[in-house]
Amino acid sequence: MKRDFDEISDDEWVNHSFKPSRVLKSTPSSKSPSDLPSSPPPIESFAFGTKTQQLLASGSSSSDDCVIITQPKPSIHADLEDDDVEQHNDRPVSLGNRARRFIIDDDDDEQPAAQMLREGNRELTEVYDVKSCSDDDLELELEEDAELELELEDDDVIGKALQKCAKIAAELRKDLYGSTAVCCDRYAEVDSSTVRIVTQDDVDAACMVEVPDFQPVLKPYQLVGVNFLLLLYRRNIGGAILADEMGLGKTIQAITYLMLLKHLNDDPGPHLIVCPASVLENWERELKRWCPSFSVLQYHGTTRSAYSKELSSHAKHGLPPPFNVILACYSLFERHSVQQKDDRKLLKRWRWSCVLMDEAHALKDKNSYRWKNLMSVARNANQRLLLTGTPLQNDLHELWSLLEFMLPDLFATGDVDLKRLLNTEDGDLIGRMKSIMGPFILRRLKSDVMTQLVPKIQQVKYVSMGKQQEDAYKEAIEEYRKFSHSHIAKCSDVNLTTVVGVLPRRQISNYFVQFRKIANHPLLVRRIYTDEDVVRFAKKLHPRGAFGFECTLDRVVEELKSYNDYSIHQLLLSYGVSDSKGILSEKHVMLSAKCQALAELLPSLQKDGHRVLVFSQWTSILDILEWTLDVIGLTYRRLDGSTQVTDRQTIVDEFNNDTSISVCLLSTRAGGQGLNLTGADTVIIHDMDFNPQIDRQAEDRCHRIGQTKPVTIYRLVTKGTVDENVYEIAKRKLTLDAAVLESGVDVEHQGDLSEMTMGEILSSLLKA
Ligand SMILES: Nc1ncnc2c1ncn2[C@@H]1O[C@H](COP(=O)(O)OP(=O)(O)OP(=O)(O)O)[C@@H](O)[C@H]1O
Repeated sequence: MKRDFDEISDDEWVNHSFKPSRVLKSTPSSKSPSDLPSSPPPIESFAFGTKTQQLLASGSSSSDDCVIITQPKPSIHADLEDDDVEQHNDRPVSLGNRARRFIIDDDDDEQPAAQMLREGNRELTEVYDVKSCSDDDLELELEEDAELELELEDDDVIGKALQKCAKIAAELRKDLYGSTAVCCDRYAEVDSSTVRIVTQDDVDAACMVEVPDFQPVLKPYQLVGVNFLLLLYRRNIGGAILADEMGLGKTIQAITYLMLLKHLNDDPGPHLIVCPASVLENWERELKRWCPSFSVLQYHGTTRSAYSKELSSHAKHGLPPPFNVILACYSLFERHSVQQKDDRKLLKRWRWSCVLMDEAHALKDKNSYRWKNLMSVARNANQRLLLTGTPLQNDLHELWSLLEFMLPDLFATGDVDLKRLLNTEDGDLIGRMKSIMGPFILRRLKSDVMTQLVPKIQQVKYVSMGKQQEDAYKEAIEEYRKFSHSHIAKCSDVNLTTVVGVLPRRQISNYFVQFRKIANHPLLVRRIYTDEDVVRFAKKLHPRGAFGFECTLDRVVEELKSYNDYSIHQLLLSYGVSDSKGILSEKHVMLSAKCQALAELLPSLQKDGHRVLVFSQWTSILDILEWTLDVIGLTYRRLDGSTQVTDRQTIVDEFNNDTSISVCLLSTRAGGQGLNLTGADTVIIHDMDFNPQIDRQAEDRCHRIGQTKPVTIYRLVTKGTVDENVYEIAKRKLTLDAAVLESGVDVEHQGDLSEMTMGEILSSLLKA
């Protein structure tokens, strides 16, 4: 039965003062705000602000915030091809028409989106003067022209998506402000709209929480998020991205939304929630807390096969699913084992109401098995809801993969080479992407909505290598320099200043990893143990079956030679091998500048009552860090990819609740996503990732709701090594993210942070 919705009272609005979200901003216009036509406030901001802010929004910022996709000027003599676009004057421009070389009128009064479309393609509209060309020139130009046509066809993919988005955005706006509300000055105009806003009372009624001492109260911006999702649901829009910054409560908003679907729309599911293994337990816990009436089934690990038969027979007999929500991991969609295929077959038997992907940046590659397999299950769902705090990880084509997953009909691009098409240096394109995403993506930043959130202080700690580490680094450079020079010398026709294109990509990557290893810890290469030592150790390890009893001695020697000093040390330790050279000592663990820095920093942090998360990308580094912590004498826990899924939440709870545990060691991949580790107030990124979003995710494990202390982030960078290059690259990528998803950053003025590829970095290192 449908229930009447209550609207939020004016008083309630007045009490909430938020800055509007920054995601829906269009590219900065050269026009002054007063020149801009009055337009409705942004879709998500219908629930924001006081009256003064509302008026301000309508007068100035709102048009910036809104998804405004308007008609081309009449001077754009373009034929529209897409049937989806209404055949009247305010139809959006089709990019494909540029191929017909119509000259575009430059008019300042155009709305930003149309202007963006035009400027982004201006270079494609030049008319060639065929008469003045020689035959050769002509041939060349015709070839270029053909290429141009091809490009335009590709580009049209984006143009078409933009057209369709324009239509949807217009409908959503109509929904929000009523059909007559062209100029919406006040949020009170929502009164005349067809939208009903869900309030905290609805949440109370829907949740029926049973846990004592717990009240499911949504923060006002979370209520806005839930209303945004409900709006898209009611408009039958098959997808949405909730992209709030990490730790703002996307999980809670999504759960409340599902609950409200049942309560208000009589839609009990079934829903499929897919998430990384680390947060499976957390989802189950939050669902139980916020939504006790839901029947939730965790479809993972050993319980999976037990449920599988029962569910299959249920589905075969056409019975309604015996659950509201199934929780599964991404890994279920990654492999091709018989069991996984059966699992996916089973999941395809139901018509899902909502397929929800947590940490949905996992779907950034539309060519991956994961994307395709999950799509085959999610395709027929009423809605695909993506939750991610970092929708843009590297490049725009990755973002497009998310959009295509969300709404495959709208954003399908077939075989078009998106990598080529979506060039991150193209400021106009970034503007267009913002317009495209507008209606479907909601992103709020902590700085916008949580004035009371504790500050996050960023510190880069440059550390200097000691003699042994520096020697190891120099030796490695010298060795690779010789190797690459001899390689380059064999190729007479190449530019001697670069290894790019001369050395195989894999080789370049290996070199780079090797330098990074030494910059992190010199024990990660073999330098202490000589070849003679290795042969001696092999003779002792071989009879003990260290590599299996079938393995020959030669094979053991060969294998050991590829080991680094630390791995050999561990092997000697675990097999109790005594030798004149023997195992390494505590002084060896302090050979790295970063470990030395930690040995100073961690005890002093502990003394001041701070608790620390230390992240590394490599488990071998985590091993060494464990050793370092033993040497320093600090209590710690560790969580990485090899930690049993069932143990992960226990480790998180132990760390959060037991203040005698000073440090939690985490791998950036397994521990960086979704976990709530607010027991810590300090994060140390031991080794940065090229992709800064991975590190950001790690930082936000403790900078989130529930954190009461200021959070400090330390990034360790070893001076004079490739660490510094990685840091520069990461900084540059963050500016792209800010340009697309947030406001206030102009990518065109970030040229000083030039991107260097691994090959270019190595080339500069290898120069004599
Ligand atoms: N309205 C609320 N009331 C109480 N606790 C809340 C509320 N919203 C969020 N929280 C708590 O804040 C923490 C962060 O929320 P959540 O994990 O949903 O954030 P998230 O945006 O999904 O983060 P991430 O992107 O890192 O996964 C959780 O411990 C959650 O229980």
